Amino acid sequence: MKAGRYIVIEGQDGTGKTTQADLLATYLHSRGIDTIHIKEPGGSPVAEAIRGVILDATLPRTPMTNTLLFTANRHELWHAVIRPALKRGTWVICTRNYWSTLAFQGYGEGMDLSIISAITATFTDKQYMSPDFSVVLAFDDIAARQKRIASRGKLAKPDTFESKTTDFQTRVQGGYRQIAKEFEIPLLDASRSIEAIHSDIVGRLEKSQLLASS
Ligand SMILES: Nc1ncnc2c1ncn2[C@@H]1O[C@H](COP(=O)(O)OP(=O)(O)O)[C@@H](O)[C@H]1O
Ligand SMILES: Cc1cn([C@H]2C[C@H](O)[C@@H](COP(=O)(O)OP(=O)(O)O)O2)c(=O)[nH]c1=O
Repeated sequence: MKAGRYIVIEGQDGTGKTTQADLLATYLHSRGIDTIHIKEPGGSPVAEAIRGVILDATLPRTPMTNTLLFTANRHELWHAVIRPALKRGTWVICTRNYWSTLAFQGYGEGMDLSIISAITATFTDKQYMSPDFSVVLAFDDIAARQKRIASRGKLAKPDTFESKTTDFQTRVQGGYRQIAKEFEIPLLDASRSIEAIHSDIVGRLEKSQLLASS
């Protein structure tokens, strides 16, 4: 049995990650590939419970606590859900990876990037840290992202990260650009139509030869 492939779609809130992951899952299904779509943070009962704590902006905490909560979530998700799926031949599309912690807790909240990488390496593994295929979705300007978020409607509760200042969002946005460069992840323009971005992702996936070897 051939192992599944681990695909990551990254980017700030509202860049269209969920939309693209769903479309890509449908595309892979149409090619006869068993695929699941998972969201970080979340994806298992305990990971969903941790997600509830993380997103509750009424609970103040340090950037290190955030890093540890995301890492606990990730450890659980990787060992209990993603790795077993890959082993049984299922492809996994995950919206977010530890690059989100580098962007939000590192560039956004000021945590040391090397500490984030070291903690992640300890509680996941090399395969988690280097997905088979990944893209970062990004807007050129912060206002475009805010408009997209507003189009989703009001959140029931203030969200820890979405409700942060424009300065914070600008740092995270710059962080994603740095991360894309450093890890050689394609940076895709999120302001295009849903269909254009989907075709771009499928085109890159086809070029990567992952589909040919499936
Ligand atoms: N390329 C696009 N153009 C216009 N609207 C989009 C596009 N991609 C997603 N949307 C819409 O923007 C909102 C946020 O998209 P979503 O996929 O949930 O983003 P994310 O998962 O990155 O937070 C949703 O209402 C979605 O329908
Ligand atoms: C995975 C991860 C997410 N986050 C943030 C990004 C989001 O604002 C929030 C996750 O919320 P969620 O609603 O799941 O994200 P999205 O809006 O992309 O659907 O947590 C971090 O700060 N660090 C991390 O490591």
